[in-house]
Amino acid sequence: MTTVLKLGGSVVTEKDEPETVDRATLADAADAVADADADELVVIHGGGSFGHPHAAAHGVTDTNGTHDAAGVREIHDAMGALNDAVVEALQDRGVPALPVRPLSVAYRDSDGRTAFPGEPVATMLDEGFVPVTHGDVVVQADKGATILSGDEIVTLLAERLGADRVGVCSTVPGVLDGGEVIDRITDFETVASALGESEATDVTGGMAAKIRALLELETPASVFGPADLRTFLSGGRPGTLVHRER
Ligand SMILES: Nc1ncnc2c1ncn2[C@@H]1O[C@H](COP(=O)(O)OP(=O)(O)OP(=O)(O)O)[C@@H](O)[C@H]1O
Ligand SMILES: C=C(C)CCOP(=O)(O)O
Repeated sequence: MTTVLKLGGSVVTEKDEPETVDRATLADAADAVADADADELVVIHGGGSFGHPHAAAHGVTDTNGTHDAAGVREIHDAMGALNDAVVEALQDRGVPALPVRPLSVAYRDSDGRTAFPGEPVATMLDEGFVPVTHGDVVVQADKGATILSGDEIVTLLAERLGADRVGVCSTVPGVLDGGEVIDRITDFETVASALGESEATDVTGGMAAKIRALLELETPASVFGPADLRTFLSGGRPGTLVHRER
């Protein structure tokens, strides 16, 4: 059983404080992962107050690129610091977590199609490790470097690994419509008017972009809040289930 889990950047960081880890929430999430003792687990985390402010300062988004190497390094280093905190929190609890840094392995063609090799991650899983990767800045043909969101990595790796379960843990208890959690989303158009951007600095499009990405997947994906992480990891389906009708 392979599980792909995204911990939102807004969950593991204080989104309004630059480069600040939300230690309490990260500790709770790491405890939940350690207690779940999942068979094969890939963890992906977002940018929160680490990646997004640096990307915004350099005018880099998932479509706007930069050739400024110092800027690319700044974004990547900030994400490295957050990745370190996540890997450390997991290792401290006995989870055999290892970092996977997208800038070194992923790239985009000039049409924005992303290649993210699955072999390093698959081999880590085979060897009993828990790969921990993250949204990052990656090179793109004709554009220099652009932002690859953790949400897109969720879909790429879930497909590549044939994931059985996909979960996206954000700050909200699910996708909301008028304050109520939507049970199930099967197409974008029906919920488009309810979907907005993130309240915090976010160069990759908030909830709308997340749902678009998850609807591409064969595997149903759950969107839920931190309080439901244990439920998801123990086989439940909290929050909103996103699955395109085929
Ligand atoms: N209909 C909606 N339902 C729920 N959240 C919504 C909705 N529309 C907009 N949002 C916003 O989307 C945010 C979640 O997207 P965001 O990209 O910030 O999450 P994340 O993945 O946790 O963070 P990061 O992108 O840093 O990894 C919510 O906190 C909320 O502000
Ligand atoms: C801003 C950067 C570098 C990462 C974006 O990843 P996301 O928070 O998953 O959208």
